[in-house]
Amino acid sequence: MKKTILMIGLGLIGGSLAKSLRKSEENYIIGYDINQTTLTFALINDIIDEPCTNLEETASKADIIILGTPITETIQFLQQLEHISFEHDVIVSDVSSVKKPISDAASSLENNRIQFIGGHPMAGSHKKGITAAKEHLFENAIYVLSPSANCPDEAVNTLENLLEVTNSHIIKLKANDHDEMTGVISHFPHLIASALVQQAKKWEETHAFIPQLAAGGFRDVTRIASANPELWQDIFYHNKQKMVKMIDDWTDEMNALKQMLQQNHKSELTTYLKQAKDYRDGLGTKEKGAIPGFYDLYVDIRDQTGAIATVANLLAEKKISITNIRILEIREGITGVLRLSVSTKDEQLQSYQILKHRGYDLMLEE
Ligand SMILES: NC(=O)C1=CN([C@@H]2O[C@H](COP(=O)(O)OP(=O)(O)OC[C@H]3O[C@@H](n4cnc5c(N)ncnc54)[C@H](O)[C@@H]3O)[C@@H](O)[C@H]2O)C=CC1
Ligand SMILES: O=C(O)C(=O)Cc1ccc(O)cc1
Repeated sequence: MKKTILMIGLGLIGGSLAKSLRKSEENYIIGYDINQTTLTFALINDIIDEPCTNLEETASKADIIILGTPITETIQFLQQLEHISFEHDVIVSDVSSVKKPISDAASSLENNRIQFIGGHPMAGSHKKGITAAKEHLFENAIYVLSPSANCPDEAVNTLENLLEVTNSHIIKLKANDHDEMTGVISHFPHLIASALVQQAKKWEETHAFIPQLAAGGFRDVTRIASANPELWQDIFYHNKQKMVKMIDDWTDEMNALKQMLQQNHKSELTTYLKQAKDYRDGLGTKEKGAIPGFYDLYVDIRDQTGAIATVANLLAEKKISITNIRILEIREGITGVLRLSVSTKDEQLQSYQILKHRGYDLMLEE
């Protein structure tokens, strides 16, 4: 029998999840969004089976409800669900980047039809809205589930089975642990990236060439600062205690670095940098990461015209698809480097051999 899934919020994440879940014949997706244009887009593009016109009525009949809304709205929806007379038990999940406030809101619910399992698919993009939604967004990504204390195992199994079609890797974490870890590896780095960009902007007032000089390193480390500001404000707000603690830790870290510099502790600084490098390089065991696996190759190219197409075609002929491509530091007529990402170690080695055989100078990231 088909499962009726009510997807509330059909933006980048809700829309991507709806697209992915719709691949299974067993799912019937009813979509709801405050934005009528989004809802129409979802219907016209076959992202949902049906738009929801009466939220309470549809929710009361649904087998699974997934909240794909911003965190603040997700908490409000949970409170709203409390008052619905459900016809049978219903699994309720969400996709919010912060889990503790959601888990707190869910555990204060007294409607015993609700089986709450917090969710966080850890993949995204700098874009927002349904037009940026992708069916394969969660492929190979970590998908965190955080079941509430009284949630039956059977409900967790049902949700896990439902999510199989996303090809993500499910891990279970307690809400607070999730927020601490994502605080360290996702939320806080975002705050720092935005602060670095703000610093460059201030310096530009007195140093006009800053934008031209902002090359590879600065762009790599600040890429995430180009993401959706409303989303990130919401994330910081709901994880603010942990953010404040991390800002304090960071201030201590910066002060320690400042002292090393002021007191010319060169070897101490080298050790510090080496430890950071070793830890960063160790993160290279991609299977462990929350970010989908990628394996890089660096190819020297002499002339931009046609060079990228030639390299891409050579790999395409062997059915190797490039998941990411970036030109590092190329200027007209000057040697540059093409960074190609593929998604498996095998493809990386195969690409290396194909291009080496064609005489390209290249290096592969271990
Ligand atoms: N953007 C990202 O990279 C990731 C975001 N998330 C989480 O996903 C959730 C949604 O984020 P995005 O999809 O990026 O945002 P989005 O802005 O692309 O989508 C949000 C959707 O919710 C709808 N919405 C807002 N208020 C509503 C309401 N009261 N009733 C019904 N619909 C409403 C909007 O119209 C929009 O379609 C957030 O909780 C976020 O923390 C999780 C993983 C990655
Ligand atoms: O682009 C990146 O590196 C991201 O950090 C994407 C992302 C954004 C928000 C999340 O809750 C999970 C993943």
